[in-house]
Amino acid sequence: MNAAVTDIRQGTATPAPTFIEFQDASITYGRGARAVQALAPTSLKIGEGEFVALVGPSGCGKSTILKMVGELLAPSTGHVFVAGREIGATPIRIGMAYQNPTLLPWLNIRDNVMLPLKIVPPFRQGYRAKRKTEYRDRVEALLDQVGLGGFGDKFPWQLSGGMMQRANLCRALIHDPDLLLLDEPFGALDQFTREELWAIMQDLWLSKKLTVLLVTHDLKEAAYLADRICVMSARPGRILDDSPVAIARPRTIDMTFEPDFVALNQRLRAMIVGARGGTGIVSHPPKPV
Ligand SMILES: Nc1ncnc2c1ncn2[C@@H]1O[C@H](COP(=O)(O)OP(=O)(O)OP(=O)(O)O)[C@@H](O)[C@H]1O
Repeated sequence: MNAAVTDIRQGTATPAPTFIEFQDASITYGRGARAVQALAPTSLKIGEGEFVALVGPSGCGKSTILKMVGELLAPSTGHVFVAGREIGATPIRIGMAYQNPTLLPWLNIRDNVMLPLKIVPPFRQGYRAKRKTEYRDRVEALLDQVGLGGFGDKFPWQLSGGMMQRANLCRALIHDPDLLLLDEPFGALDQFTREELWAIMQDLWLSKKLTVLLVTHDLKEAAYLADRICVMSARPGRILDDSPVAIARPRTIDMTFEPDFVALNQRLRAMIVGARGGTGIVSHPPKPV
């Protein structure tokens, strides 16, 4: 199971071993007359340490793919392998972050971020002994890395939306997951905060080199963050296009205004407009006089 994945962080062409593989995997929700095929048989390989974005029309099955990789859903047909094992076998460590940060309101930020260390093996075995020393230092270091140093004692309601989402990313990463699943994690933030979070996310990924699967509607976000972008068709979702993002890292907001980046966005947009069956032209009703 070796994918020829180019590591563009170093500008080298090192083949990365396959980390996620879909072999004709499909999902049908419900049964009989109520059956809905959400995902057509889909094959996809993602290399270890790659950052891949999934984009496509609403309802095409992007979140469904994340749920399959996260072992929340088994394929109706076909197979899904993560870290060389068919899902359902020995679990790997997974971090997840969704649009809603879901921080627990009665815990401060430090304890929210520490939560996976209390739950996930092997960390949970040492939790009582290490929570005030090693684990606390670990949380503080990660909070520092995302610009939340000194905020560990605050409660979620004392933080802005962008700060909560930073804390949410820390919680998703504190247990050194092998895989990070992101479902529109920055979707609810204003444009400027979102752009700050892209830079933080990129730094985290460059320092940790973990495999990331990102679902997003924001094509600029996909192109800023990902090594590869998979464009999906309308339901039942299929992968229409799977292309590398040949833009050097670290990426910056200024780079998003350069011709290569703009051309990539236009190409993705045209594909998604086509996948939705539209022309992309929005006709506005006349303004009332
Ligand atoms: N539990 C379920 N039961 C029945 N149908 C479902 C279920 N979950 C999702 N679906 C349907 O499967 C399709 C794919 O859903 P999914 O959430 O994966 O799409 P998506 O691409 O992530 O959508 P969006 O971009 O709007 O978040 C949709 O038509 C959805 O209504």
